[in-house]
Amino acid sequence: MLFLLSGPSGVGKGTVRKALFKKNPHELLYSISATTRKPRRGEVDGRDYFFLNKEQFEKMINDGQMLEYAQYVNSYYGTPKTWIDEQRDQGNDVFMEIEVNGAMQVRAKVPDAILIFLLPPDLMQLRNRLELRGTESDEVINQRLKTAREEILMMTNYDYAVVNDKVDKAVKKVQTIIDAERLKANRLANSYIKILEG
Ligand SMILES: Nc1nc2c(ncn2[C@@H]2O[C@H](COP(=O)(O)OP(=O)(O)O)[C@@H](O)[C@H]2O)c(=O)[nH]1
Ligand SMILES: Nc1ncnc2c1ncn2[C@@H]1O[C@H](COP(=O)(O)OP(=O)(O)O)[C@@H](O)[C@H]1O
Repeated sequence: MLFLLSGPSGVGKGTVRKALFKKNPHELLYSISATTRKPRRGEVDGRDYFFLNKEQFEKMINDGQMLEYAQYVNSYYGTPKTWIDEQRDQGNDVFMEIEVNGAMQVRAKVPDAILIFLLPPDLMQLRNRLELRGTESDEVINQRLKTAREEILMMTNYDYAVVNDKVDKAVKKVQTIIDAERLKANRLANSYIKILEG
């Protein structure tokens, strides 16, 4: 199965994803994205992102190696396709964390993906979180908040929406969605087997 978490910048996608993986370290495989953005302090190539230059990224696009990609505030972000295909072929469940335009490409290309939208309690708190994190300039924060309004309008294309009020609560809700979807998929698979067996 393919689970996808998306939502506006600063809503807490990274925080929720990390907490989810800490709780369930072996359950899901995290899809590491490629980006042309410069690494932030503490970020490691191949763990947080594959940090590429523009030429390398564009070559991957042209070679059809991206499941999806988007330009977001002057950088490219994309999901390498081969790894995802390999994992899904082996029956592993994959978890992606990406922005909204990429999520819509996944929606079109992988119809059975489960899309979860993470919402801020309100836009003021979104600004506060971006300011507190302190990794972006005021100009970039303003750009990201403008993008956030447009992104929230895309929520109707998702399967689930989760408000990130308290991290623990949001993680529990995401976990419940994953558990329920897995149960459903297993039940469907079992019914198919019964039909096939007559
Ligand atoms: N389309 C797409 N977006 C991605 C991918 N990886 C990360 N993003 C998104 O790009 C946006 C910017 O990411 P980043 O610069 O790490 O900032 P942060 O998520 O706000 O910490 C976020 O909304 C990410 O979820 C990807 O592979 N594809
Ligand atoms: N539920 C929450 N309540 C308060 N602050 C939060 C919450 N979730 C995340 N944050 C903080 O908000 C900032 C942005 O979170 P981050 O996970 O980097 O967002 P994103 O990956 O969506 O851009 C970080 O400083 C993080 O610690």
